[in-house]
Amino acid sequence: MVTPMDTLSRLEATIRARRDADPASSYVAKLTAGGRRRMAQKLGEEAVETVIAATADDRRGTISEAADLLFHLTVLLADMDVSLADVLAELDRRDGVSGLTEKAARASES
Ligand SMILES: N=c1c2ncn([C@@H]3O[C@H](COP(=O)(O)OP(=O)(O)OP(=O)(O)O)[C@@H](O)[C@H]3O)c2ncn1[C@@H]1O[C@H](COP(=O)(O)O)[C@@H](O)[C@H]1O
Repeated sequence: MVTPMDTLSRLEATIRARRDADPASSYVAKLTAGGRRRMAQKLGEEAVETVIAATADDRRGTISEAADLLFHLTVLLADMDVSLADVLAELDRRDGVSGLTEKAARASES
């Protein structure tokens, strides 16, 4: 059975391998050549497109835009040499801590 993490790990490896390819034949290489600001801009665009699809209750569109969003996030993370494992470790660290509890702790610190 293919798990979501298998898919993301394979995508991460593909993206890292394609960064130095010819921008004429690789979209990842084209994004990389465009620089981090361009990558971040694309990520923002895909986030907005995901929001638009979700608020229109467009399930098929939301799946498609969320796939673009995850792809562009993985491209940006690779550029920063941040691995998916780094992000997952942060999520594991938060496991079991309610967002409301964490927010209340931040408020009492300030
Ligand atoms: N998963 C993806 C993937 N998802 C989305 N996209 C591209 O992301 C872009 C989405 O942005 P837009 O909708 O704004 O499209 P656009 O107008 O063409 O984009 P821009 O010209 O503005 O950059 C499209 O060009 C999609 O084709 C992807 N491009 C590549 N991959 C993966 O990356 C691998 C390597 O790709 P190459 O580097 O092209 O070989 C592929 O085998 C796939 O596994």
